[in-house]
Amino acid sequence: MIRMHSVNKSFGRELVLKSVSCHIERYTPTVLLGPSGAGKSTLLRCINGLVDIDSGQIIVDNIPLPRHPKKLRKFRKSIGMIFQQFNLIKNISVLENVLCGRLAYTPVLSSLLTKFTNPDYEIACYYLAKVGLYDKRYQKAGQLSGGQQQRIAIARALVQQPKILLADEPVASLDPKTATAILDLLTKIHEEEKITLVLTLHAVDLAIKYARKIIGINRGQIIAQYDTDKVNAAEIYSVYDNCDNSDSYPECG
Ligand SMILES: Nc1ncnc2c1ncn2[C@@H]1O[C@H](COP(=O)(O)OP(=O)(O)OP(=O)(O)O)[C@@H](O)[C@H]1O
Repeated sequence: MIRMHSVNKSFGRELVLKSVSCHIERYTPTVLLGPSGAGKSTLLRCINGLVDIDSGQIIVDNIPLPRHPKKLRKFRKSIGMIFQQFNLIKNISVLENVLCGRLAYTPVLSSLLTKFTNPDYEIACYYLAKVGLYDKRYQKAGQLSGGQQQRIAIARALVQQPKILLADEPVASLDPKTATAILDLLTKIHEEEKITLVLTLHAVDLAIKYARKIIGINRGQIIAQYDTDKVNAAEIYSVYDNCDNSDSYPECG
């Protein structure tokens, strides 16, 4: 479980997250939804320490997010992350890209020399099969389609064997059919591997279909939280209203 208590984050003078408090349950796929610039990506990046918070607390499975770089590196092993633009190295093979996810487990010297063990290769091949790309493992990543590249990125996150998977707009650059296939895959992985799944999405219909909980964010504040089985799209669109404070939203957290 991820717990955030009164988290504040600013970039320069801009307060991007304002006293954010929420709980994200392990078996409840959760989508962060809100207008552009609301602070969704920043919130996601705070969870794995990619962005350092100014104040407040983030607790993952009862362990406060460490600040010390060495402890943070160890902690990050348990959190995989995927991005809209996949963040692959295009001119190396699919398999090598996936193996990069094992660097968290590789001693610093080996990781500098990029030496992977046989178990590293076995795990990488296992997850490549899981995302349907085993046959393409020796192809250059840049030669694959957008949907396939996102599958590589998912496999790269999975070889970390994370407890939590954070996905920042994982389908924003994909066509609707491919987007659905990727979200189906993430849901399957969440169920089979018992990985906590937290996504940012822009499409309300996809959020309702794939999440069990939606956290609405506007101007750096959580303004509503919905169980997707008890809400309709019209209600959720209120997340996109201009909202300066949480007073008008009884569900505000
Ligand atoms: N590294 C950074 N340095 C300075 N400002 C930043 C940085 N990252 C984010 N911001 C600012 O923080 C605010 C929130 O950005 P963020 O990317 O979290 O929003 P978002 O809700 O994910 O938006 P989108 O849906 O467009 O991706 C924006 O005003 C953005 O410019």
